[in-house]
Amino acid sequence: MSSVPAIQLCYPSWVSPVSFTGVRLRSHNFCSVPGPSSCRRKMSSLRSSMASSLVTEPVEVENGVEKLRDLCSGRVPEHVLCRMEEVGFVSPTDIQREALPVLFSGKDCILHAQTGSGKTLTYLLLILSVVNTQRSAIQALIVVPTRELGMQVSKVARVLAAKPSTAELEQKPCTVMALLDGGLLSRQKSWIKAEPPTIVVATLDSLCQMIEKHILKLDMMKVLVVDEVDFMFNSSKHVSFLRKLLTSYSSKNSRQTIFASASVPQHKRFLYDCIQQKWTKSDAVHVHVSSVQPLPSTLQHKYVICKKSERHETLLRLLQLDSPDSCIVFVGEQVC
Ligand SMILES: Nc1ncnc2c1ncn2[C@@H]1O[C@H](COP(=O)(O)OP(=O)(O)OP(=O)(O)O)[C@@H](O)[C@H]1O
Repeated sequence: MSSVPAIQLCYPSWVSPVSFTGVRLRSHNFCSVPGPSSCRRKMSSLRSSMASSLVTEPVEVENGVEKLRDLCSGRVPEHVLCRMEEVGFVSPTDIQREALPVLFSGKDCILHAQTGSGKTLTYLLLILSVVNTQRSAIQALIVVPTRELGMQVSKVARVLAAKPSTAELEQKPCTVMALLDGGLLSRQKSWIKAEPPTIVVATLDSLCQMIEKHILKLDMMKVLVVDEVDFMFNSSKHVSFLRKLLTSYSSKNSRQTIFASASVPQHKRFLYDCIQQKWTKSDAVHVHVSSVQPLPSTLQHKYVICKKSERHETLLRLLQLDSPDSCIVFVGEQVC
């Protein structure tokens, strides 16, 4: 039995030719930051390597821009650019260089680049370029698969969006609400009722609760980001809520839609379906940056057979035994 990419489970099996913007293949020197989600990140890069056969045909794009500030100039408020540079984001990563002009042009986009390549900053810069903090409404929604990722994204968003010390007193700050699993959500409910935040970072379950109880309204939403989109399409429950989010709770015409992922199995079909299902506008583009760095010679592949119920535990045990970058592990009930 061969493995089936997660997204394939939810899509028809045909593929139709679609036009998309490819980008040049380049190497870069960003690594994933170790943290509580390192296991998820490891699986993400594992999927990425499994999807290597899906690399987009590169299209040369001539671009002389060197600084992130230059890419964002005239779009992102000056205080955000200053904060961005203060925290050390000066030169763009490859995905930022390729995707930001596309995003600033207003196009819907599939951001496809490896873990740690800077996708989060890419979509946050777009969001900070379009929100109007004088308006009390949710203007951007970032949907994440896990609490940990949600916490990381909210933290970066808050750092970048912080009100400058020189701001006028009456100038409203850009507020970022984390709506993540594991909390009681009562504080967030009161917050939304009092004054809706500008940006919401949410896991699907918490978001679902808030939308279905009519606490959270998305009628003023300008940007919708679905991060780690391949994980999101893993469960039928999530798929059904995502479909509603993309087509019933908001409309593709009134928002800019971004799907981000380190791995997009069958990306041409995914892009085609995004357009067909009206999740994105018809001129949505797939921006793919792929590292050309060869796999390290020390990298090992291991196959471990264990009971389905013990997969998680076995994987964690193996990851502890091996140094994080030296091993790709396939764990399953059978190896065919
Ligand atoms: N232009 C930049 N200059 C310096 N550091 C950057 C830049 N862009 C992102 N980073 C840093 O690189 C690291 C990885 O970035 P980020 O989390 O945005 O990657 P990602 O592609 O979203 O990863 P994932 O797929 O795991 O969500 C972070 O520590 C971030 O602060």
